[in-house]
Amino acid sequence: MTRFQTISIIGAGAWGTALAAVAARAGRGVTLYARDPDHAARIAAARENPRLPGIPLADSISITADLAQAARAAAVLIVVPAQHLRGAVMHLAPLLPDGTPVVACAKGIEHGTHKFMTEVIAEAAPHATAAILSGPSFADDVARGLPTAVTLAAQDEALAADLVQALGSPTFRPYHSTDVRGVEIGGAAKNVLAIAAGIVAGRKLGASALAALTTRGFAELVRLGRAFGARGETLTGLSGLGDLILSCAGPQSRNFAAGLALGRGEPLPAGKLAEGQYTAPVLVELAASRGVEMPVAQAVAAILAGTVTIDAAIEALMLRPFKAEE
Ligand SMILES: NC(=O)C1=CN([C@@H]2O[C@H](COP(=O)(O)OP(=O)(O)OC[C@H]3O[C@@H](n4cnc5c(N)ncnc54)[C@H](OP(=O)(O)O)[C@@H]3O)[C@@H](O)[C@H]2O)C=CC1
Ligand SMILES: O=C(CO)COP(=O)(O)O
Repeated sequence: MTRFQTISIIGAGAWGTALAAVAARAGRGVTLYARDPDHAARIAAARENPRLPGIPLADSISITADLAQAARAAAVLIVVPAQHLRGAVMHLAPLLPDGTPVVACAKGIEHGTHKFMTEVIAEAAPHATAAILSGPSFADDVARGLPTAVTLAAQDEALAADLVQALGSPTFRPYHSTDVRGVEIGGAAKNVLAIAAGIVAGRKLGASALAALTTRGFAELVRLGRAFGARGETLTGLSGLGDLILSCAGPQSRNFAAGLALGRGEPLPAGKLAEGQYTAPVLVELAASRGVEMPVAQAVAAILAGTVTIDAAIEALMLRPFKAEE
């Protein structure tokens, strides 16, 4: 039994649609909010979202373009891209009853402010209770009911545990945590590192290079996490190492696919959200502000900015001063 019998999802994209399926499978009453009424009408008519084709929507999922209706749910999953989060929460805030859990499901860091997702929620809706959901979870896999595990973190452990009860099912296994920052750092950093992995694959540098890149990228993720007080079990857990393994493994990750195109000298895949492109410069600034070295993330940011070629970046990484492994 859960105290969150109704769940709304703000953001009818690929991940929002997948999480609507998750909540429906868990037995919840589900409202999926699309900001564009035409988009909402198309989904309602077809009982399928073109953003996640081939996934029929469960009957228990109602589609709406009425934000007030979505705001009445017992808990809200906000599933918009990281750089859109503040705007989305600002629209939601006046409609939201005090104390409503608002679970950020985006992976990123806000440009300009360097704020993490739950910080953005806390600023845009101070009367809400912020939480974060993150982990190795491709929307298509999750929506198809393939076994998936993620981490759901909130400062209040009982809240995190109750939200896990509300969403868990035989195919979706959330673990609860109170390490909010650690979960947020894993999700944000893995997207940038996945671009690097894609570049290595696009340059056909081989499986050994990909393993080295993923491992040294994980070392950077850990350094940054520790600088923000993240717990070891979080960084080596689903939202850290787990999501890094998934996103550095192949082009089902849009961030990996972006890196693959970069490595091949091709245009970036059109219409595909690669959060790492937006996170890279912010991650580098954030790391620098804490005196944390993230050479792989720096290389990705420089390549994306066009200030260094891929070959020069790879050589520079290989010829950094030799040091003890950490
Ligand atoms: N796709 C995946 O496999 C996974 C994605 N994620 C994360 O989830 C987040 C979203 O990704 P994803 O769903 O794939 O992206 P999509 O581009 O598929 O969907 C984003 C959705 O957000 C909506 N949106 C944007 N701004 C607002 C707003 N202000 N109010 C309401 N809705 C808004 C868009 O609406 P519109 O259509 O009108 O533009 C769109 O439907 C990202 O941070 C991603 O890292 C996490 C795990 C898995
Ligand atoms: O976050 C995700 C998997 O956990 C989705 O990865 P991409 O955003 O790289 O597609």
